[in-house]
Amino acid sequence: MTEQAALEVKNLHVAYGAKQVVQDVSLKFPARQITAMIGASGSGKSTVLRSLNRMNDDLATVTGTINFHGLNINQPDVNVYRVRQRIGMVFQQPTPFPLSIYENVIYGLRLAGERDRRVLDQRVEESLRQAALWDEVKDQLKASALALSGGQQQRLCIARTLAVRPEIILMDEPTSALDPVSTSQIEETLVQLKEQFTIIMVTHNMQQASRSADWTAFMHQGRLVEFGPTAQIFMNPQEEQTADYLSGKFG
Ligand SMILES: Nc1ncnc2c1ncn2[C@@H]1O[C@H](COP(=O)(O)OP(=O)(O)OP(=O)(O)O)[C@@H](O)[C@H]1O
Repeated sequence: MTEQAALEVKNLHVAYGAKQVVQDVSLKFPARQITAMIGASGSGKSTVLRSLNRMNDDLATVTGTINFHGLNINQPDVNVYRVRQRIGMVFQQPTPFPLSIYENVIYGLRLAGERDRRVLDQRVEESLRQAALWDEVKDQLKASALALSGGQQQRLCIARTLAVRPEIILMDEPTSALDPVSTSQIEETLVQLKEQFTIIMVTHNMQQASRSADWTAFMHQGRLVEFGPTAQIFMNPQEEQTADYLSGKFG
């Protein structure tokens, strides 16, 4: 692969207690591209995803290297807070805080100590525009985020993640709780976002992977079976397990 990697995972193993659930995964995630992680339920996709910004620290034993700008971020002395600023996460269920739309967007900036109102205002507009929500909410920034629809709440959560200017955005089934219209709005947003950000997304939705992702990784029983350009994985998989999964033989 000639693409520049935003993140490189080498020999990743993850265990919950004695239960080994991810085995020897090595993978380079191309920069400013969308990579989809697909595979049957329980194959370890979310576990890999959460390991990438150290979200598994308190739950699991994660070994192997995760190289980000030449630094192995899977080491105890690495500042996890900084890692999560650079590698943000959007979850399956929209998780707005019970605050105004404005305060939701700048939540991370406030935590980081930013107080300059002009900076905050500017970042709110920029992030909401990037998340394709600005036009819908610009006149109600002080209203509660909880009054938004599910799809709007998820785009707000994307804006909140973008506001701290990460490089990589991890998404764990970001549209599975949403209706088809909201889903296609988010997919369109993702395509815009990849001009500036690297996106790594777990999805059960094969159409979503084939529509949105440049690259696809197929996992099975804790192992990475195949990784390649999405069109190749879907049209001409090299591994029998990938072909079986895509043709609905299991999963
Ligand atoms: N916190 C946890 N404690 C113990 N086991 C866990 C935990 N989280 C996940 N597992 C187990 O690890 C394995 C992989 O789960 P994971 O959620 O990573 O798979 P997945 O491919 O993302 O599945 P799904 O598509 O259903 O979300 C499963 O056997 C699951 O039961």
